[in-house]
Parts: sequence; C-alpha cells; structure tokens
Amino acid sequence: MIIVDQNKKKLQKKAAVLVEALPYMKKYGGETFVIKYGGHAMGDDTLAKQFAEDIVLLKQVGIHPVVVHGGGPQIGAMLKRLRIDSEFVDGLRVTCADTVEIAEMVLCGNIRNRIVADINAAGGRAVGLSGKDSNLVTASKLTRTKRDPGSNIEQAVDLGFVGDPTRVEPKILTQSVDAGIIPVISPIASGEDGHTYNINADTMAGAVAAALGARRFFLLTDVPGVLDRNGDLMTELNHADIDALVADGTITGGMMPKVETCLKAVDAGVAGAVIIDGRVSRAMLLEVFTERGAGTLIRA
Ligand SMILES: Nc1ncnc2c1ncn2[C@@H]1O[C@H](COP(=O)(O)OP(=O)(O)O)[C@@H](O)[C@H]1O
Ligand SMILES: CC(=O)N[C@@H](CCC(=O)OP(=O)(O)O)C(=O)O
Repeated sequence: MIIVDQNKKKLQKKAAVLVEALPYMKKYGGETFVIKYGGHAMGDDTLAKQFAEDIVLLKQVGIHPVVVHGGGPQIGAMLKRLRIDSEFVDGLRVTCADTVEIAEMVLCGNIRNRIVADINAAGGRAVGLSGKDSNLVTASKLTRTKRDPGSNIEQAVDLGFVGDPTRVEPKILTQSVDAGIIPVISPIASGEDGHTYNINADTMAGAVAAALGARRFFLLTDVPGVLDRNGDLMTELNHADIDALVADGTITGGMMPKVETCLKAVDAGVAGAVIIDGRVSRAMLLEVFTERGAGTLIRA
C-alpha cells in the first residue's frame, strides 16, 4: 500500500514538471532558437547524448533549434599531433593555410558527423552544413588591431585565414526548418576572394541568430556564465557592463568573442542571448522550460 503511494507521488512530481513547462512551450512554439555548442561542452559522451535528446525535445514541442558547433580543443589536439603551432589573439585562433585545412577537416568531419548522428539517434532529423553550403555564410578576412602597451599606438594584427561572417543567406536554414530538419552548422565559410576561412564558432552562431531573427540565442560552454573578478556569476549584463568588464580585464580569451557576438545578436533584434554551462546535465531544458534560468543573460 505504502509503495503504491510513493509511486504515485513520484509520478505526480513528474507530471508537475511537465505542467511547469507548459507556459514555456506555448510561449516559444514556432520560434527559432540558435544554440552554440562549444568544443569544451561536447567532451563528455553522456552529456553529448543528452544534448542531442534536449535538441530533439525542443523540436518535438514545436521550437525550431538550429545548432552551430565549435571544436576548438579538438582542432588544437589535431594540430598538436601534426606538430603545427597555434596561438590565440582575443580568443581567436591565428590561422595559417595548413591550420585552416585542419580546422575544416576536423569541424566538418568527425565533430559535426557525431552531433548529427547523436541527434538522429535520439529521434530527430539533423543535417550537417557549413557556411559553404548554399552560400549560407560568406566571409571576409577579419582585421584586428591591438594597442601596443609601450607606445600606446594601435597596430594591425594579422590573424591569417580568420573570417568575419559578412553575408548570411539563411534560406537554406528556413527551408530545412520548415521541412522538419535540424540544421547543424560548422563555422567554416568561403570568402569573396575564394579562400576558405576559419570563423570562431561563437561569431558564426551570432551571425546566424541575427540573420534568422532568432527568439533566443544560447551559448553552451564550460563555465557557469560570465564570472566577475571573484569568480561569481553575473546573471545579467548590458552593453555598458560588458565594455567595462573587457576594459578592466575581467572578460578575456574565449569569453571575448562570446560577449561580442551576443551584443551583435541582441542589437540585431534577438530577444535574449544567454551564456550557460554546457557541463550541467540537461542545461538547455532547465534554461528553456523552468523558472530557474541559469547563466548570464545579455540584453541590448
Ligand atoms: N569573465 C569570464 N567569465 C567566464 N569565463 C571567462 C571569463 N574571461 C575569460 N573566460 C574564459 O572563457 C572560456 C570559455 O571560452 P572557450 O574556452 O572558447 O569555450 P568554448 O569552447 O565553449 O567556446 C572559459 O573557460 C574561461 O577560461
Ligand atoms: C577563428 C577561430 O578561433 N576559430 C575556432 C573555430 C572553432 C571554435 O570556435 O570552437 P569553440 O567554440 O569550441 O572554441 C578555432 O579554430 O578554434
């Protein structure tokens, strides 16, 4: 008798979770979410499978997920095996001709295939694309300047084949989404000059989110969100906050392209960009379907 009651309680708890999700399903039904799945977040097999299930669940309840994936650590590992040195400037990999070839091979190969296979195994219909497919993204060479601390003079930094996504033609994505497909996009594109460009995955994802007019833009990474100097999570940031945090050195390295791309996306009309911890089991579902939003929300 007691066992029956406990079972009932458990089932009622599960039912309550579904009911809690109902208003969010109504709110977001028919909307596009762009999800950036970072190379650090995809390290663990179980989490990778759960991520794929979460994406399929979103699709099943009427949300249209579009995935843009990274793979920085995996490119780094391959470059190391091939004894090719690699350095980063403000979170961007300086990319020579050999490096761009390796980046394309790694990103558009094993990494993307695995995400596509995981989503399909979870019951979805995923298709892999890069910026090159159907002219989805065209890049130009990214130009960066850095202030020399000695002379205080701005100097140009040559990042090689690092691309800036200057043109996005999202038709292939809207058509795919309408056909029930979940696009999985690698951050590689052709340039107007015919070269292949390596685009930071955060930057690529922000450009795609802006072009699609996504309702939400999520970046899954390996930290709980943007942290302050004491390592505490900052739950909401705007332009002015971010400018100050970059200027005082609180935001550095891989977090730089994330906040830059979030600001660009929200300026272009994306309602909210959220940086969340991809190492947390079911991070996406917790963020979308419960009141307990985690991570850092970036608003215009
Ligand atoms: N203020 C900050 N808050 C959180 N992380 C930061 C901050 N500044 C720099 N970082 C770094 O940014 C990293 C996330 O970027 P990155 O390594 O490129 O991840 P991903 O592979 O998910 O794109 C964190 O692991 C951390 O080392
Ligand atoms: C130009 C540039 O930095 N390109 C990135 C592309 C992959 C990426 O961004 O992966 P994560 O999201 O896992 O860091 C790189 O070569 O590492």
